[in-house]
Amino acid sequence: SAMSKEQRVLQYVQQNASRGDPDSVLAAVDKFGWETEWAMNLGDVKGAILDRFVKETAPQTMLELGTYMGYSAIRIARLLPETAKFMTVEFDQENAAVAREMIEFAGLQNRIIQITSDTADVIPQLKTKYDVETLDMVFIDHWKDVYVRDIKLLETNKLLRKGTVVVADNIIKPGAPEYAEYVRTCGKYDSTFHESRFEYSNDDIDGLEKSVFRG
Ligand SMILES: O=c1[nH]cnc2c(O)cc(-c3ccc(F)cc3)c(Cl)c12
Ligand SMILES: [Mg+2]
Repeated sequence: SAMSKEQRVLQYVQQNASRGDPDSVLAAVDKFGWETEWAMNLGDVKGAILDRFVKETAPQTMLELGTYMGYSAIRIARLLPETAKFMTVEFDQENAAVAREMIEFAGLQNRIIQITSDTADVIPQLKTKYDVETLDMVFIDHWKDVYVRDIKLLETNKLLRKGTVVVADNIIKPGAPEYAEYVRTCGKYDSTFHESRFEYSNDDIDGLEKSVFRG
């Protein structure tokens, strides 16, 4: 059967990037996104902002909600030490399969724990099944309608500590208004909005919300 868009991106990466070179993988995905087919990767513009947050935070324990094709997982993992524990969760089996191959091509499979499941099932298991005490950093980029459900799950499962940095994509497009309202007004976070551009777009606005748990 014909290839999916995600498989076409993976093929382009395999034919145009260098195996074991994460930056060349990111560059290939972004070139494809700008020049050939739009896809909902974090992208180069918002990606540079996330890079800065990851470098500033230097997390030893990191969780991503929403792997998609693995672009932001590669983006994050390339900045982490070998000793870091980084888990990424994807619900869609086909996307998870593409991500696994993309991450392997980038040579980062030893630095990323890929979980194919519903985040609502995984979050309550992180302490027991994945040996997590608390998270230093979280990147939320799965589905806007479950952002609030999942950050509340992180709270009730005692996975956040004073200073945990929670970053969320798509605050403007498609928009996560309930999430923005929650983190900015619940009193548990110091939250800042970082305006940027929607992925592979010169015109559309989007941005990342960075919320530091007060503990
Ligand atoms: O579902 C998403 N998960 C994680 N990131 C996403 C993203 O970065 C963008 C979009 C999106 C927005 C507007 C549009 F017209 C088409 C797609 C989605 Cl829908 C997601
Ligand atoms: Mg996104």
